[in-house]
Amino acid sequence: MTQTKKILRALAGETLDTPPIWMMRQAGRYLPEYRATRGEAGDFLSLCYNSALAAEVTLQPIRRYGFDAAILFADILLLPQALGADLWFVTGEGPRLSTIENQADFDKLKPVSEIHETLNPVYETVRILSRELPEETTLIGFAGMPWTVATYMVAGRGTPDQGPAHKLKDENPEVFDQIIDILTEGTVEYLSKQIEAGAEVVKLFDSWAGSLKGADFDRYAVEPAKKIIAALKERHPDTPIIAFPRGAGERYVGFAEETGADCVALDDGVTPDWAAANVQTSGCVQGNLKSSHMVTGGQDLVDETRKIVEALGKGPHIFNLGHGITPDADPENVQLMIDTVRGN
Ligand SMILES: Cc1c2[nH]c(c1CCC(=O)O)Cc1[nH]c(c(CCC(=O)O)c1C)Cc1[nH]c(c(CCC(=O)O)c1C)Cc1[nH]c(c(C)c1CCC(=O)O)C2
Repeated sequence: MTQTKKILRALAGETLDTPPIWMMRQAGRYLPEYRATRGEAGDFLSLCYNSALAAEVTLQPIRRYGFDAAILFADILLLPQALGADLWFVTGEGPRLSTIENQADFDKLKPVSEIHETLNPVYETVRILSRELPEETTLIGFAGMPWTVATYMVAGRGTPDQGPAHKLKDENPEVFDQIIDILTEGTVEYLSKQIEAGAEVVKLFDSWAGSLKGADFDRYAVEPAKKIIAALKERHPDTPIIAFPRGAGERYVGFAEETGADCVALDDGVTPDWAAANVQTSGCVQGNLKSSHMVTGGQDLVDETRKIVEALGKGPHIFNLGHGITPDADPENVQLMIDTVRGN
């Protein structure tokens, strides 16, 4: 089938005159309309599980900016919660979860077959969005990758070096591998349901892949990605998959072939020229403007945006940031980035 949506064309390997664009965390606290809806929902998790309001915040950046893709509003930590972990968010600090330190803690988790009971409102959000999005806008579903999600489940919070997860993996690999396995299986089921509800693309966030070195990168970043992608491709062969092994560095080279991903998302730790020569040779890439330009704006933003469009414009490319937009970003700078990409 010939695609008309720009994101799907880029993901199919087409080089477009101007790259399609969307932004990680595009529905977020930098937008006053997001803050208002979040206030209405009560707190962040209530917003994630309120399908009507989650759909509303997903649509807000589409209305304001006309991005080429909408990303489902949810969080990578909803899957551990659906598996029975306690989850809450401390304002100004971030997520907190019950911890997994040993076999007894792991054994308290629920089986994967029970996750949908908790996650049904997320699938409903996807159904609302697939009805309400403009026809040119692509709907992206997502999940966290097992290693990244495990780092939160083991430590019970975000950590600067993912130390507790490294320790459990090195000292008690039997328990750690069971966490990776249940998350691998759960992610396949979770994303399959999102696709069945109307997600047209799915993205796999491995935000802490960069702390895995050598054989650990193969075992805990590449292997789970390979398994998840193979299982999804078997059930949904036409759904493109974007993988984001953030911080992969040299390991971005060949990552798409190794895992079967249709596109790799680049963080801002690699230059666009290097990525064009070494990563885009395998297909579509997404990225990779530094998020801080959304705070600082000005000529630097314009220059860096043009540099990326030029370097990656000779192959399939989806313009995006290298990581999520931050709450202190200025919505005007987002418009300046879009105008620069689209040549307005
Ligand atoms: C590690 C991770 C998480 N969540 C996510 C990741 C992977 C991507 C990355 O590396 O940023 C992914 C995520 N989180 C959110 C989305 C929604 C879609 C989008 O707009 O990109 C997505 C794709 C909403 C969110 N997830 C969160 C917010 C902010 C919550 C709020 O409104 O107060 C949003 C909009 C909260 C969250 N959620 C998480 C943390 C560590 C935090 C706290 C940090 C922060 O406050 O920014 C876990």
